Amino acid sequence: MDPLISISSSLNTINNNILDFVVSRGHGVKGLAELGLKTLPYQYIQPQQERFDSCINADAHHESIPLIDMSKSDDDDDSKVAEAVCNAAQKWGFFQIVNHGVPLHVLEDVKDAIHRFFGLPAEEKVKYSKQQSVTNNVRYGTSFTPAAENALEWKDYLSLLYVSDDDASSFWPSICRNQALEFMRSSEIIVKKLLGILMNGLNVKEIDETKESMLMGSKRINLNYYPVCPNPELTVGVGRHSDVSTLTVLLQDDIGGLYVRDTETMKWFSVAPVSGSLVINVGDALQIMSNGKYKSVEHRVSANGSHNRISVPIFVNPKASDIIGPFKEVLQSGEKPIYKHLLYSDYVKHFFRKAHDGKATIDFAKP
Ligand SMILES: COc1cc(/C=C/C(=O)SCCNC(=O)CCNC(=O)[C@H](O)C(C)(C)COP(=O)(O)OP(=O)(O)OC[C@H]2O[C@@H](n3cnc4c(N)ncnc43)[C@H](O)[C@@H]2OP(=O)(O)O)ccc1O
Ligand SMILES: O=C(O)CCC(=O)C(=O)O
Ligand SMILES: [Fe+2]
Repeated sequence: MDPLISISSSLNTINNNILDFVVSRGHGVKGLAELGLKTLPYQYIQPQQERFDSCINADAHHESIPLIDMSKSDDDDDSKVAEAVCNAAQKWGFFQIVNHGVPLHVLEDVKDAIHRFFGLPAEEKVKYSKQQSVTNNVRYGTSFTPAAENALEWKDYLSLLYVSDDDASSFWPSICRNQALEFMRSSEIIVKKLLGILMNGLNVKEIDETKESMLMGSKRINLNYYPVCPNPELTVGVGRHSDVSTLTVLLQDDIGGLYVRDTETMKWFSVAPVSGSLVINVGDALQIMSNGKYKSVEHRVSANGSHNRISVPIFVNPKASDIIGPFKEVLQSGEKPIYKHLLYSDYVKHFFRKAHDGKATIDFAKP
């Protein structure tokens, strides 16, 4: 058979069995990209209003999120840093930090590790998929929640829930385990510092055991891989969502593609990569605990027509078994609670069982 006819007929077969190819057989969108597709499979075409080519809502001249130098928080400028962090969490829900104390080689090592993991053959990666993984704490997947999505997203991921070092040694893929653990461990000091500052801003003076668990009782690290896409203007890397975490610490590479929504104008603006920095964002759990004072803001990621992109969010969360709700300190002036108390794992399951739908998720926590 003519080789061109053979390629086109195998692409047709794949088009008809896209979920089987990307999800069940574990090729992911990376596998699709490597087939040399010239056009985007229709399953990935997003509705017009979700695409990045509809510039009605984009603002190329928008000021970006604050860049905060954390080294200044050890001297007289301590209160200025605290003010900048609290202001950013209230106004933008996002900021970037430099001089954060996480060694730059740790950031480089984890980026290399992602490329190694996603460079494995599909038969190896699929062993960590929802269908085959021996544990719920390790999950290799693609898009967000393919079974519930009308249009798929152009992203593959490995999601690792940290339970203990022993669990990670037994179950996390050895090709990236130590680098992911090292990134989590070395970000702990800065996470504690930021949460301390943010609690102070809420008049929460003491972080007791219960609060410590609600703020940082569990951690999940995701390794995200966004391969080159044949029609980036028709799809998304990640659709509009806010994180369900307390805080997220995000490492992105130098490609760019992260967009955040201005909560006043509702326009989207990009977060340009700053070498050696980490992006910090407030998640829904902190929005709920602060009774809406700190904002968990909608963000999304574009697909890229010429470069592969990676990112590594560390989601710092309440423990699954924690009941979360507005802190009493925040309500003591007589403020009315805008969120109810609820089991955190119920909230997360609600998030994971539907397609991305922007800020609608948090309605689940309304009375
Ligand atoms: C992937 O693309 C993403 C991800 C994100 C993530 C943003 C975040 O903020 S992640 C932080 C989430 N918080 C935690 O993980 C807290 C601690 N963990 C837990 O509480 C539990 O692990 C659990 C999440 C409640 C799951 O508990 P479990 O008893 O194991 O329940 P399951 O039945 O396994 O899962 C329920 C439901 O969720 C789906 N799911 C589970 N884990 C993931 C995951 N890592 N990624 C995607 N989906 C997941 C699972 O398939 C189940 O759905 P069913 O339909 O099968 O019932 C932001 C943006 C992105 O694009
Ligand atoms: O890739 C990025 O820059 C952000 C990814 C993201 O928002 C997420 O994984 O929750
Ligand atoms: Fe996110």
